Amino acid sequence: MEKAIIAKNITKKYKLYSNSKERILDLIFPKSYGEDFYALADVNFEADRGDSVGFVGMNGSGKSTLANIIAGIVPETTGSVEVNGEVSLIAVAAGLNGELSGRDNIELKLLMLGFSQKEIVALEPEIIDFSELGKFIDQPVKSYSSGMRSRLGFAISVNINPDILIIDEALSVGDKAFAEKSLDKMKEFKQEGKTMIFVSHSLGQMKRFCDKILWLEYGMVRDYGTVDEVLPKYEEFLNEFKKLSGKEKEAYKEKGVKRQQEILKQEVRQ
Ligand SMILES: Nc1ncnc2c1ncn2[C@@H]1O[C@H](COP(=O)(O)OP(=O)(O)OP(=O)(O)O)[C@@H](O)[C@H]1O
Repeated sequence: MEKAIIAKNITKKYKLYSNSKERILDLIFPKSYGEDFYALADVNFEADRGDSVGFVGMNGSGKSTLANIIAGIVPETTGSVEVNGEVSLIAVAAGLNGELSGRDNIELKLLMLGFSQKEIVALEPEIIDFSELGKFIDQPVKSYSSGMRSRLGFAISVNINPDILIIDEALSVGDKAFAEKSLDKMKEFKQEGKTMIFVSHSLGQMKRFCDKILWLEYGMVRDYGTVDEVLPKYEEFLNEFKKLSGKEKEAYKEKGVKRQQEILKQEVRQ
């Protein structure tokens, strides 16, 4: 089976600064200022061409970070990502310029992707039609609601016909009718054998749409397998986690962070 995505030993480190002075000192001096924070620790992930993979995990587990690294929007700190094909990421906040109108955003995005003027003229009405933005298409994007932004992002991304489509929570904002239309479009993509990654807290949508699930926890892979294997385990975990007291939740997190540090130490040793 041809691989669409091969992510090897991905680690993403962020620096957390307690104030802006620390941030500046860290830029100027060789000594390190601020606290290291690992959003991802030694993540390995592969998707075959035609897979629909759902990323699940609690808030802050690293789903969007991994999605952004695969899309080439955020650089990994260490590790490597190989992507075979054109990737398009749809996220509520991704890639739109708030000062420009919806129409200008469409044109800019298409130009950046290397479409010719002729292709742009042909594609633009389809994108505008799909977005259902009507006359708002000529208003600046900064005046749009998050649902409207998501609709524009979705309309552009699905109509440029990418090989790999990454959808990060973009269907959780906005109305149900648009989400249904978008899910239908994604099904078409799936039938065409395209690869898709779907980041969502909606397990219902995951069940309907994905074949595989990657479960992230504290920036590490907790499980990866078919929907039938992994989703019930994740649902059970969520139910059990909800029942924990605040203290127990804290202790669970501490254990997770400790495990993460051990993994990172091993990675350094190798
Ligand atoms: N630019 C950044 N600087 C510092 N920390 C960041 C940055 N971006 C993300 N993080 C941190 O990395 C961790 C992983 O974030 P990410 O958005 O990938 O999680 P997520 O699983 O998508 O969460 P959610 O379900 O809440 O959207 C979080 O703790 C987040 O605060």
